[in-house]
Amino acid sequence: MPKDVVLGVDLGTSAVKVSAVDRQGNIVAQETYSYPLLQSAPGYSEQNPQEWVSGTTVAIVRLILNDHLTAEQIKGISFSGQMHGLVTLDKANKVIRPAILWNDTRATKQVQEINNQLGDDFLQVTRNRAQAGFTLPSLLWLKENETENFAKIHKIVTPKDYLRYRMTGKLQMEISDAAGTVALDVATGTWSNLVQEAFGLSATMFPEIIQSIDNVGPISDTYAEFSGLSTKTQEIGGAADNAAGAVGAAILKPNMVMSSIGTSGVVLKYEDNADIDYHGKVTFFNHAIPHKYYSMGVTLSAGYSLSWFKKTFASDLSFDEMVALAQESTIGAHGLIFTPYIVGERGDGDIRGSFIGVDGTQTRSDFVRAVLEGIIYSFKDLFAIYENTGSNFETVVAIGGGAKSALWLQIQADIFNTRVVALKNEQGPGMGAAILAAVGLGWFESVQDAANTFTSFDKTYEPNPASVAKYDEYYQIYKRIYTQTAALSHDLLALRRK
Ligand SMILES: Nc1ncnc2c1ncn2[C@@H]1O[C@H](COP(=O)(O)OP(=O)(O)O)[C@@H](O)[C@H]1O
Ligand SMILES: O=C(CO)[C@@H](O)[C@H](O)COP(=O)(O)O
Repeated sequence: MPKDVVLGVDLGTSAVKVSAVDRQGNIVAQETYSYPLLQSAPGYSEQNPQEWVSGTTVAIVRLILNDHLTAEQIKGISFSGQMHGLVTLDKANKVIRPAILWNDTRATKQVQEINNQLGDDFLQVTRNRAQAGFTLPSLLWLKENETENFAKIHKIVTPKDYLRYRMTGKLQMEISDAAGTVALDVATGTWSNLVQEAFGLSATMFPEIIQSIDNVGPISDTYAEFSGLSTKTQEIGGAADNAAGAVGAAILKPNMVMSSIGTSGVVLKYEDNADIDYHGKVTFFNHAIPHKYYSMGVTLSAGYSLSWFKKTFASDLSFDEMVALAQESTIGAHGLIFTPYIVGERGDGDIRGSFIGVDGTQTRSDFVRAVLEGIIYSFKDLFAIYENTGSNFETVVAIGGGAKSALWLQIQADIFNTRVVALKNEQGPGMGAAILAAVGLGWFESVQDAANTFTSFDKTYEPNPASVAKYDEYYQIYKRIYTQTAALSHDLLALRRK
């Protein structure tokens, strides 16, 4: 008899990846489907929600037809979703316009308006500062700029919650994604009256909130017929991709921290309760574990900086070959420092990256090394925020494409001056989604139990004291670059925009 599996659906920005995972946490099959970004104007980033539904369905159909899973063996499905996307639905729950995504920066004026109108009250309730790309500012942009579309809105929902709605017919918003709208009272886990009243938003616009491990029931007859799945397959809430990534990396204790090098970079800390106040310096959201939280800082271009460098200056090499070049250089890249602000940062959309200390004796190896080091210095800035609030980390769990390189893992250990571990069989947030499905089905008592079975750690990288001291000297210089280059970056961008 075929073994039971759950499906972890990782609904990303460039693709959906669906992993079938058995009760022991083994991945038995995996399918992906890519879809485009719609970028009709500078700063705009949209997607058609139907693409998410079609792409996920194609991946599921492939699991059944190509990988020979039977519909009956798929016991449950859960989700990890790209965060913050605004999906607008009319009275018939039909999509009104393309979704405005997390990396869309059009709503800077609305961010300012939120700050002016609610100031610190907003921070106290939502536990975050508004940023362009978060759901609420995008919604307010729509209110101001597309009044007809705004008038049609009956409900709003985030990307993976829309996908789950299409599979079940039940419209709900799961709590870790609800927090990413910045319209939630994070400590109480309820929609914020303050936000609704301040911006004239009807309370009915905001769907019922569910927990990540809630079993919301079976898929609908219509979706079963359409996809070939069984109507017995249960759907479980799921989580925002960073919360799901943290679950998949077993970040379940306060002294553990996750460093993720994907397209963007994330430093994420588990929080036992909502007491701590970072004054908006890092984001603070509800976790996938009921009544727990996580905080995180984001570098917008982490892995993207390395892939940009590869595409521009080393397209003849594979990632492995290019990263191996960095070994020919040394700590500090012979006096070269890179800052990875190549698409701006959330705190300053117009800051840009730089290479400081370019010297005629340097080689391509030094440039690769500088890029690897600069990205981790930007993470060190995020660690510093935590250290300043008294956090002390025993272990950093490294995930994402960047964790494939042993050299880069050692650079992390030396720059953070903390032990770094990678995961065996790293699958990113999709494994977190599978864990949530397994818990929602009752295969495990808790997220912690499931994570202990599904996740195992690989090699450990210990900091080398001599390297730690050298890196610290370079980091002291790195820290000064942001402020000293900000005005130059702004003036250069202004020239480009002329
Ligand atoms: N062999 C490698 N060594 C080091 N870094 C790598 C390697 N392969 C890919 N990467 C980095 O990983 C990034 C992609 O990571 P991934 O977690 O797949 O991102 P995403 O899920 O955002 O697409 C790339 O941008 C690149 O910088
Ligand atoms: O906006 C955030 C976090 O605040 C991003 O982490 C997105 O959630 C990333 O989505 P993918 O790059 O994983 O598609």
